[in-house]
Amino acid sequence: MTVRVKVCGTTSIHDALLSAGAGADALGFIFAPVSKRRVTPEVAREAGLAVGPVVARVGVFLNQGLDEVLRTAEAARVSAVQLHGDLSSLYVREVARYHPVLRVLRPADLGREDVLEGLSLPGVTPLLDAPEPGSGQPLDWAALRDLFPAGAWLAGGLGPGNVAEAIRVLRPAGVDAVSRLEARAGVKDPEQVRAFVQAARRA
Ligand SMILES: O=C(O)c1ccccc1N[C@@H]1O[C@H](COP(=O)(O)O)[C@@H](O)[C@H]1O
Repeated sequence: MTVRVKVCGTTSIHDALLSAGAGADALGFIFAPVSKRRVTPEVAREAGLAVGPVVARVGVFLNQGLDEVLRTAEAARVSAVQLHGDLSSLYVREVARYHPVLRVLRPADLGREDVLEGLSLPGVTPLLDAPEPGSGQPLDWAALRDLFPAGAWLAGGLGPGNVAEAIRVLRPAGVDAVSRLEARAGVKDPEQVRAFVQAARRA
């Protein structure tokens, strides 16, 4: 199966074109106020238009109100929404009525039946990430092998040097990264972005 590649933390049209040109399947736009990679819905919308019809655009949110998520996703014209934080299944279900959802799990969530049941909704895909999103901390893939949900995506400290090994161990449907692809917070390093996409494609 082809692994989908998402390059997150896009803050400019320039970097959107860079990631799309490198072959990324999806670009992430972070709307969480706490993020040093926060982008406005207007810039995200323009960047999404610039990359054309094929590349997915994912709006990333952390513990934000439902109205804010739906309004921002609409204003930015994203094609999917990524939800981090302590959120009820009712909340996730409501967002999934309007947008495909990447629902972020932490390693501690993986053994929990209640959490996993809340994910079995049409249009909701699990994404396993480190406890602190955007921190560049890789997970212990070998320890998670038996718990990793089929069809889930993987994030957490991925970069050109380790993404092939992560794919080999967990066989995720998609991989997602930000910290290790940057020259500085919110600005992509072109070489790292190209090397990340290539390494994931070759894995
Ligand atoms: O990166 C951030 O600032 C951020 C803030 C709030 C929610 C999510 C955030 N980033 C997400 O973190 C993962 C992976 O990050 P990293 O590669 O380990 O640095 C990715 O899903 C981003 O969307």
